[in-house]
Amino acid sequence: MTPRLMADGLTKRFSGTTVVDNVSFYVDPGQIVGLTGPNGAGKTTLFNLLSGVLKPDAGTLTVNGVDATNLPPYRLARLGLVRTFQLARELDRLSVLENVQLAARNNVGESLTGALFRPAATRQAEQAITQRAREVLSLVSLSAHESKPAAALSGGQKKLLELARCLMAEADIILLDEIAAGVAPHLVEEIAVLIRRLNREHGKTFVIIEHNIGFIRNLASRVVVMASGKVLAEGSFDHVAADPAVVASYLGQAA
Ligand SMILES: Nc1ncnc2c1ncn2[C@@H]1O[C@H](COP(=O)(O)OP(=O)(O)OP(=O)(O)O)[C@@H](O)[C@H]1O
Repeated sequence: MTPRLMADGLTKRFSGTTVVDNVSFYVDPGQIVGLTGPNGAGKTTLFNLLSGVLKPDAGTLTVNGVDATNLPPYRLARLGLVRTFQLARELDRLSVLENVQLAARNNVGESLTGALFRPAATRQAEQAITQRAREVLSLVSLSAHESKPAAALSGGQKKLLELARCLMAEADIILLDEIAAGVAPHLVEEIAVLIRRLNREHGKTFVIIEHNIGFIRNLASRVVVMASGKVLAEGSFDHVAADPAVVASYLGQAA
């Protein structure tokens, strides 16, 4: 089975300090992998490497069997990998529906040539995009909000909108950066149910950075724990939670 994602020896340095240090791990199709670790462990930097936001100083990245090292985010998206961002970046003044439409992989409306020379075909393609966007909004329970400006959504609903945009981009591997952070508890539960459903019924693979340990325990089939830029432990939640090195790294943070 070809892993959805494979990191081999990924390394990133900032001004001489190694922040991600020779990190290797894989994600199989259909897995939900939790990435956790104390503050400053290098999780966000690793996500930036996995999603093409940053280029590694060493190491390789393979997505769906294709060498994806040094590819920019839009090329990774074509290979099926997209990420959400810790801070919602959707275009606040656009409607919820428009935000999702814009995330379509082949947004023909953006192609001037298409719009000028093939207006009928373009209209048809745009209708298909709108229909798909409405299906995706229904999946994430935001249909009732489709005409609202994105700015009017609550923090938790914005996270659902980000997820909707990943689905619209036809991603099969979705990197979620602290999707439960700052979200009301009932919506955290709704997001967890949705992730599990997308995983089981739609075959989506997830990598989730999360400080909320309950969320990780609830969802992840495998957990990767980072500390000081390295992978400290990996395995089932119970396996890593019982690892003395993991316990010590969290205690070190609390001290
Ligand atoms: N652009 C940068 N330039 C210099 N240092 C950076 C940069 N980005 C991150 N760092 C440093 O790298 C280390 C790891 O940061 P990173 O944000 O990846 O950790 P994290 O595990 O995501 O932490 P948190 O859980 O607090 O979000 C930190 O010491 C941080 O200060």
